[in-house]
Amino acid sequence: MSSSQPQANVKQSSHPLSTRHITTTGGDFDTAYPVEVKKYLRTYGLTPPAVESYETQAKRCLKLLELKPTAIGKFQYLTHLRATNVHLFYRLLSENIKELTPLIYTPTVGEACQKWSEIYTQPEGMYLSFSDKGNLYSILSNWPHNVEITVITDGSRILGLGDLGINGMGIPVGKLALYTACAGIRPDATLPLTLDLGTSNKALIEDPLYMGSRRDKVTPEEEKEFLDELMAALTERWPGIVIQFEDFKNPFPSLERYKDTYTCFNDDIQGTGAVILAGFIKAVKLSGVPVKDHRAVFLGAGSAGVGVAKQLVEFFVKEGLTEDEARRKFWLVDSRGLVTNDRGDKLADHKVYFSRDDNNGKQIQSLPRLIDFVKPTILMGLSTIGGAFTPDIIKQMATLNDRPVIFPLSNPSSKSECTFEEAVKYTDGKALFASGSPFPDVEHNGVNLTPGQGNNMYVFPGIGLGAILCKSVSVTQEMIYASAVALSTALNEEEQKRDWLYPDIRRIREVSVTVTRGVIRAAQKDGVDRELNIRSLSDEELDAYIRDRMYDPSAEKGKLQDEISQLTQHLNGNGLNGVANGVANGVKSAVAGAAAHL
Ligand SMILES: NC(=O)C1=CN([C@@H]2O[C@H](COP(=O)(O)OP(=O)(O)OC[C@H]3O[C@@H](n4cnc5c(N)ncnc54)[C@H](O)[C@@H]3O)[C@@H](O)[C@H]2O)C=CC1
Ligand SMILES: CC(=O)C(=O)O
Ligand SMILES: [Mg+2]
Repeated sequence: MSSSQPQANVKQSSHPLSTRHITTTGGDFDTAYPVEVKKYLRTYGLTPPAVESYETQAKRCLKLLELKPTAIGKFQYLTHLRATNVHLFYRLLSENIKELTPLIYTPTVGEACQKWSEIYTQPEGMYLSFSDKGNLYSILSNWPHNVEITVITDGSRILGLGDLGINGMGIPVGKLALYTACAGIRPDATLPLTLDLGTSNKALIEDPLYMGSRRDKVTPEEEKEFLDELMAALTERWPGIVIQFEDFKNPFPSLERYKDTYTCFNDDIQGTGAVILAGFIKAVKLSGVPVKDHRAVFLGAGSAGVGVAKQLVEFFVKEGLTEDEARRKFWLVDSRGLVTNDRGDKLADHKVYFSRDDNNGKQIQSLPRLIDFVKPTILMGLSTIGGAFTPDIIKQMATLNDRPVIFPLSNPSSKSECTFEEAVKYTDGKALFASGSPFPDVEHNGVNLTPGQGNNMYVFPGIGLGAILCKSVSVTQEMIYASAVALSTALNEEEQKRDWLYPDIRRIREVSVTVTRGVIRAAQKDGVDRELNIRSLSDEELDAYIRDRMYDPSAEKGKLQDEISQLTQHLNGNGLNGVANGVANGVKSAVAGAAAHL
């Protein structure tokens, strides 16, 4: 975690690319700066004369947002705000997280990725092409900041929208914005990274506006060689960097290959597994069904489906079941039906663990028939098929269970297997519900019901911050599991009273502190931490340590103003004698550095 000082090992002022042009750092023209700051930054006269409060600025921003008639228009406005005033953007986002997250993340980011080639205006991260192989380290050197965390995608499975090639850049940008808003990782310490390794999306290749390589997807072997070079280059360029893999079509091989060697994790497999485990722990309690009697049908057996199921197996085992008993609680369905040993096709490696051998030769393709056969207590959707949980299927779950666990987790909203309204309506308000994308509250029998949002955004910020702060050499399975347990303990009294599965998203910064602490403690237990000074801290002290290191956008301008005031006092004080001159120069360079961060 960086301090608020400019990074020492990156010469920002001499870098040919002005930091102002990178959207993690823009902000010299802030209308909140007092006259002395504007003069110092030489922006005096370039902005309107008023010196505005944050409240006035926020009012204008929210009004401008309201004036944009479409979600994509709002997304574009927020992108512009981040590019031109990064601290204002993050303060606005942090203080309006519930309202603004859907505009910079799911569902709107899905539409933004689909339209990326049309709406592109400025750099927001790095693009590395297959033809850059052999030169990745030197290209990474073009990024002018000291990076602590990167989110990487190759765009090959963006949400439930398929292969969007480099148009997937919206995802690393959006996820990293949440790292900053939810866990206080400094914006300039984040690097959105998109790999241009070709695309299977023919329409994109033919689109004249598409900005990626117009070639077929590279082979898995070529991808492996590219990633080998990239992982080494990233870690050499920024030792200690945390690397998050996101929205790769088949991410299992690279997770297996790099998880013990680099500080990395896969959000779709592991982050999703953790967030769903946290909600599941609560749901199991609320269902009234003993842990050992649960049975789960999963529609979708991809990275997220298998990642979630594996995490839940670990939970069942910790609850006293054998691994085999736990594994047999899962019936996974893919596009060809129930995953079985004798289905006749070659199963992908990641499905084999859950493949059934007790189907007596029957291959079940229809979800209602499988539900009849299994009588599940839990129905999970990670299939990318919007509306797959039909009213009849939801009613079937309600007939089988007093409180059915129904989690339609596919993103964006259009791909959700059902809506909250449908789940409430067809279970008479009894469903224990969480969805990947947000849904509005529903009124049922005079009671206001709030849906849970089972989205990995509840855990990945804390996993990343935890790994950064304890300088973890890898991200262990225990760290992932700990993030889930920590999240499940983070609900306050009111949230528990209302039977919520997840904490109110408006408390996400506080929740992220708890998750971060859990992750650090697990790293310490596993002995993968290198920040030994924090080992002896009590939980309260560790929480305070974490909070202290979280970027607070509302404090940034104050810090700059203080430094400029000090400088002004020195300049206006006793004359520029040798000592004062030296101090002033020191402050001035700090200010110049800080200004470059704005
Ligand atoms: N809520 C959250 O935090 C997260 C949600 N997701 C969402 O989960 C979905 C799946 O993601 P991944 O597993 O990574 O994708 P994937 O492409 O690896 O897996 C999709 C799975 O759905 C199956 N499927 C496709 N059509 C089907 C059909 N008609 N019937 C039954 N199964 C079908 C496929 O065979 C495959 O097993 C996406 O929509 C993604 O946005 C992913 C990660 C996190
Ligand atoms: C939330 C997320 O990571 C996904 O839908 O892929
Ligand atoms: Mg994802």
